[in-house]
Amino acid sequence: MSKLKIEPMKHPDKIMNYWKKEKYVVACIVIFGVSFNSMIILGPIYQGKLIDSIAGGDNLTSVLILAATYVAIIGMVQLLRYFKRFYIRRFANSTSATMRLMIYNNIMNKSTSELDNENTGNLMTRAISDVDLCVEGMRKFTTEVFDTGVLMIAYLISMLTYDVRITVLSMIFVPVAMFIAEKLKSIIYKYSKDYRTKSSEVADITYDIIENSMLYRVTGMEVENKAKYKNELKDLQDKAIKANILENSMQPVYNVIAMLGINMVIYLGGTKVIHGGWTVGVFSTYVAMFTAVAVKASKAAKLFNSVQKSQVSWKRIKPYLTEYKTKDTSSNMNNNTTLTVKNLSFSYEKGRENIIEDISLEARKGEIIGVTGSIASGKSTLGVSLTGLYPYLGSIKIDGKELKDYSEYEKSQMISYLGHRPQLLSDTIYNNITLGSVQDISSVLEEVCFDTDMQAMPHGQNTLVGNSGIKLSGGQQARIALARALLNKSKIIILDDPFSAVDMKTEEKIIENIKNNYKDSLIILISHRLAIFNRINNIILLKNNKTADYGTHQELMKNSEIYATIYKLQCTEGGDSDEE
Ligand SMILES: Nc1ncnc2c1ncn2[C@@H]1O[C@H](COP(=O)(O)OP(=O)(O)OP(=O)(O)O)[C@@H](O)[C@H]1O
Repeated sequence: MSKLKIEPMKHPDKIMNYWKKEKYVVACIVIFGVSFNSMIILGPIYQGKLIDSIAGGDNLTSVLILAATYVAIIGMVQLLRYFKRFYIRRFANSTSATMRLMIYNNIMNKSTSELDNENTGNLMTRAISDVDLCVEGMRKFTTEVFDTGVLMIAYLISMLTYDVRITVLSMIFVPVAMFIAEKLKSIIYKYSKDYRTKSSEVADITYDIIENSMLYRVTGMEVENKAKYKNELKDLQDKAIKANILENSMQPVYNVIAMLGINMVIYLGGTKVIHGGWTVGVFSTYVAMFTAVAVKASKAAKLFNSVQKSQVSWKRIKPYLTEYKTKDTSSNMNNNTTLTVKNLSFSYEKGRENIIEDISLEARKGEIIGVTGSIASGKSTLGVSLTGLYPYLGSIKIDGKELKDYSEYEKSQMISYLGHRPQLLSDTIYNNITLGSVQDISSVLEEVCFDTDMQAMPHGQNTLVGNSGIKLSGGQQARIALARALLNKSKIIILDDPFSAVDMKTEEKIIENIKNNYKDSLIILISHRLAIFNRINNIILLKNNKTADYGTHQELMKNSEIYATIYKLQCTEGGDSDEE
């Protein structure tokens, strides 16, 4: 048996392509679906023959032969059914995996600003439960094309060969059930849509509660939030009931309507038996066939409604089903890192006021450039803009080439970024630093002064850090995140406030280690704390009026009143001056 195909596909936004993609599996479904549903009519036919044979007093051998044929037919039909079901499941599993692959690829290739506007709950609901619902609809549809369509045709043809008049009269109620189902579809569509939207909202609230549970608890907001959450769940429950009630409660109604024709069958068929037109066996065959068709017809009516429901999910996931993108992993980089920033201006959203304006600087490998300034002056924003993840105005050139002209892959290879929140995974220390690559981390752990912490950990690098690093101290979390940013010795390493949770002595040691071991990298160090700024190459001081002072520590001490004041406040007056 070949393995399940999980590979990218062309035009994933066209639903027919999922059947085309699985053409061999679909061919098997057709073969087994048609043969199963054609052979199934032999069951009631042989059942009638058996009744007639017993009632007619045939000899034991003929009865036994008929009985054995009947059992063999039932066995064969079940075997065909098994294969039909197997291939339909296979189609569903493969479709579900392919859709998820395509959605995942779409999300991974979204730009940072697009991702900023996404909402986690909505994304997860679409990528998981909407895919499930949509594939379930496709599976049911594929199944019922055969189990309802082919089977009804096979039965109807047989019934017509028995008696045209009885068949036409008894079947008159079937289209009524179908008509009602058709009329209900727009209501079901609307309720399903409301339910799916609410489901996304509740998923988002759930993420928020999980992520911020501690915060809500310590601020006494837990009870209030619980009550709000309960209301949201109640609303979700109401919408779920509305979305499902019509679809499911209508099934018995469709059943009754479709079965109304049984009266015709009993009356007209019974009369035919009395007048010798039909044997009891034929009558029994006909009743069995009529019942099967009526039940199938009422299920077909329900099927319209569930396909309608899955169309809501299809429409929700369709925008995420875009062509598969592969990252260009070729890169052409040298070792002579230069960074030239000219008149850089930046805002997170197009058309909004710039957060930083007209920044210019030049730096090269082996240098450490400090970025400081007052609260909300744009220090982190400058760090983010240098990653090239967002559009910017002005120019950022690395080795003479504009940053926006590098591929995503090249940017990821050139630039390493540590944001001001450690962002640890619920995994081991090793995996948090390597993020999946296989590398020796002992030297980077020494560089961030984590080797002594490690000695107290019986599981060493395999120590689990807990959810978001909760089992580590703040300073330990900060140094693990710093080790991750340093590990690959990227050309440009941007560190946003890496030492806020680290004591000054450790900070000094780490800076010395970085100076000695990262001579091929250019470090951008964003910090509020200026204690070690006298040991680095150049400094940008961002001011709230969006202007910036730029120069060495000595130059800024001389020319920038604000810098000199902050430095003296933090270092000199605190008696910790070690100015060179
Ligand atoms: N993702 C974002 N989207 C929109 N605006 C943002 C975003 N991040 C920051 N800002 C805005 O940019 C301005 C500068 O913020 P930024 O975090 O760069 O300052 P900062 O100097 O690093 O501040 P702090 O010293 O408090 O860390 C703030 O007014 C903030 O509201």
